[in-house]
Amino acid sequence: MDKDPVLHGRIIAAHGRHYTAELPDGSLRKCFPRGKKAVAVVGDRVSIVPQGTEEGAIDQVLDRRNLLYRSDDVRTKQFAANVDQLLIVVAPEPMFSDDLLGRALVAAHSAGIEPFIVLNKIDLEAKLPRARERLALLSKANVRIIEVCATDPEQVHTALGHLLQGRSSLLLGQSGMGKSTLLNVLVPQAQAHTQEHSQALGTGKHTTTSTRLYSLPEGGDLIDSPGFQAFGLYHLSSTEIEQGFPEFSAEVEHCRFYNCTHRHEPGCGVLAALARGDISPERHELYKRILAENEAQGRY
Ligand SMILES: Nc1nc2c(ncn2[C@@H]2O[C@H](COP(=O)(O)OP(=O)(O)OP(=O)(O)O)[C@@H](O)[C@H]2O)c(=O)[nH]1
Ligand SMILES: [Zn+2]
Repeated sequence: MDKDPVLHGRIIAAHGRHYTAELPDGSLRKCFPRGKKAVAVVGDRVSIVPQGTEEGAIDQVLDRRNLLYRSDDVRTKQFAANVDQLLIVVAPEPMFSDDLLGRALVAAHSAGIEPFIVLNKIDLEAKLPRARERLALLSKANVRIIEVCATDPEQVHTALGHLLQGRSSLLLGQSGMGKSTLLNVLVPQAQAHTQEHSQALGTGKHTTTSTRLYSLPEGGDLIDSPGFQAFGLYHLSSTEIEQGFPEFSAEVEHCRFYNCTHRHEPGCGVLAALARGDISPERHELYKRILAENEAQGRY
């Protein structure tokens, strides 16, 4: 008997123990990992050994261009692979966390993925100036900030359409920032999907619980992921943490010691920039916090 040919596909949803893969003809297949090496994430290209007409075993995860994840002391959470850019959604109400935003930026920089900040709910005029002020601290980190109002679809398309077209973008955000509202504007079929999902869960809520890739009508993909309350970076080395702060890079050149940790060393370029006001104290504090967490884990 002929062996089934191996299929190639892309993972578009991760459901814990199984995945949904999309094949080149647009058909979907329920897939299971075949051993440890075949553990996939959304955005992965995989080879699949078909099992019947609707299921398959993931035989191999093809080489990834990049992989974005966070981790705490007990586990890692992989967001997605092979993405072109990261869109971090923040809002003035509830006010976003500087700490979580900073960590997401570190994760993006260390994975080699360009981050953008999407400031949503700009119709909340009273709280907007404070949000803008806090984001201004990041201007030296060279992160572009795009302002949107997710409840105004036309504004959203004007502000984001060009950036999203033809690229694979990962949407990330704390709960309540309006990520689902934004997704539903950008991907018409997403609404039906989230409603179906919440009915199945019986929660009546539209909270995103799994990561999923949607094709954009204009070309490109948008990957939605669950909201988060914590963002550990235990997987990063001290060098990678430093690289997560792009505004440090020019200053590091002036450090007297090659292994300077930029916390207390004499002749430190980063501390000098901090004293001059060229690096914000909040950003330097975040850097020290992430480093201290990883040290407490006995990483270095
Ligand atoms: N005023 C205003 N409210 C908005 C805007 N976008 C979203 N909201 C509201 O903010 C609340 C949270 O929006 P969601 O889209 O559910 O937020 P989320 O980030 O997906 O949150 P999780 O599902 O918990 O991850 C809802 O009540 C939305 O109606 C906006 O542009 N302006
Ligand atoms: Zn230094």
